[in-house]
Amino acid sequence: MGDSDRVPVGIVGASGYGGVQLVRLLQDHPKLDLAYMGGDSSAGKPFSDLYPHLANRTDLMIEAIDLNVIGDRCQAVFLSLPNGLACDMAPSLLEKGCKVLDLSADYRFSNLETYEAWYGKRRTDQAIAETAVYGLPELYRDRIATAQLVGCPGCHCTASLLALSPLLKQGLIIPESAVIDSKTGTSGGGRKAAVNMLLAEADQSVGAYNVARHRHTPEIEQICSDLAGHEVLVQFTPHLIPMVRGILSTVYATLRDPGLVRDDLLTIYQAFYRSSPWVKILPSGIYPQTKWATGTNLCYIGIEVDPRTDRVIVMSAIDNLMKGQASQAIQCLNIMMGWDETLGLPQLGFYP
Ligand SMILES: NC(=O)C1=CN([C@@H]2O[C@H](COP(=O)(O)OP(=O)(O)OC[C@H]3O[C@@H](n4cnc5c(N)ncnc54)[C@H](OP(=O)(O)O)[C@@H]3O)[C@@H](O)[C@H]2O)C=CC1
Ligand SMILES: CC(=O)N[C@@H](CCC(=O)OP(=O)(O)O)C(=O)O
Repeated sequence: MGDSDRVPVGIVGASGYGGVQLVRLLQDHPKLDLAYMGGDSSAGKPFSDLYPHLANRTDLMIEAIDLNVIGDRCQAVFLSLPNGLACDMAPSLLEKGCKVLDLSADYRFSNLETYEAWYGKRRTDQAIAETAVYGLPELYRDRIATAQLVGCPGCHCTASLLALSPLLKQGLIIPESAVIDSKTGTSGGGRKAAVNMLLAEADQSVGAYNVARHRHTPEIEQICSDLAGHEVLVQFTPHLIPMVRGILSTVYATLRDPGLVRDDLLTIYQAFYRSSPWVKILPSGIYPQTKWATGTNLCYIGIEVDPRTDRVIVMSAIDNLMKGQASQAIQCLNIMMGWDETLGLPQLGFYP
């Protein structure tokens, strides 16, 4: 395929951590062409000033955000911005015929009252928001295929939901018993300066944050409720750990049938994800590590049952910037374009 046959795409928020993943991934994608980069404080700078290691692959400038320019130049656009900005841009971009993939929380909620309550921004785009599809391909592949607007999931949500989904969908657990303990690296906080992300603060230390009030809780609950067929509340506690990339979500839940053993669940998970090339169910007794997923779009899942407590324990590892953010967005765009969902995405990480 020649360059002119490639689909031109844009990134708004190219200077951030999500943006730089997208730039790298697009260099290796056989059918997508990076045609526009937009930003705020970075506008007017060459991208290579911010990321000199990519100077040999792109000489594009970051431009001031102009929705008309994006509409003229791009067939699809990734919005990789802080929460509350995409909802002011997406309606115009959709009107101009762009496919929109939002990496923030703006289009993840089917009920905007939930969004307003947790994100504190009044929304006036209910009709547009209703057309958005939640960008977790393993659950909503068919709907993503026909979507114009995709609300890509948060990183903790991706790892947690991939761990929980088979249990809820098959009615194997008491839904309200689900407890999610999730650990993230510091890149989850983005490239902006923040005291708690300083090496001196985050290194050699582990702590929970936003306990009982993290905004990923209602997002996880929305999808769990959809899977269970009734309203479900979960307990979600994130922890910041001293590493750069990665999420490990450990999910605990009470089994409805205490007779189920680990191998039964492994069979159920393998069947559930048999058409999902990015989810790898690990063999009996093997538990995932974040390093295995680093730099890839993969999610590794390990499963255990504790017959003493009748609980199942599911461990799910992803790269927060990849399956948790940028590469998952490209996986969604592949599906929206009718291409193989693995197209152009890295399957092998660096190890160690
Ligand atoms: N980091 C992660 O692990 C994950 C993040 N997300 C979500 O993805 C989105 C992007 O995150 P991330 O890449 O980490 O964030 P960063 O903080 O690294 O980057 C934010 C980007 O937004 C731009 N920006 C900031 N303010 C404005 C503004 N007022 N107008 C226009 N552009 C603005 C910045 O541009 P400039 O530099 O030009 O000012 C920058 O490019 C967020 O919504 C985040 O919650 C989702 C999943 C995982
Ligand atoms: C370390 C850290 O702060 N991580 C972020 C995760 C960011 C993320 O997944 O994305 P969204 O903000 O788009 O939901 C957090 O817990 O809020």
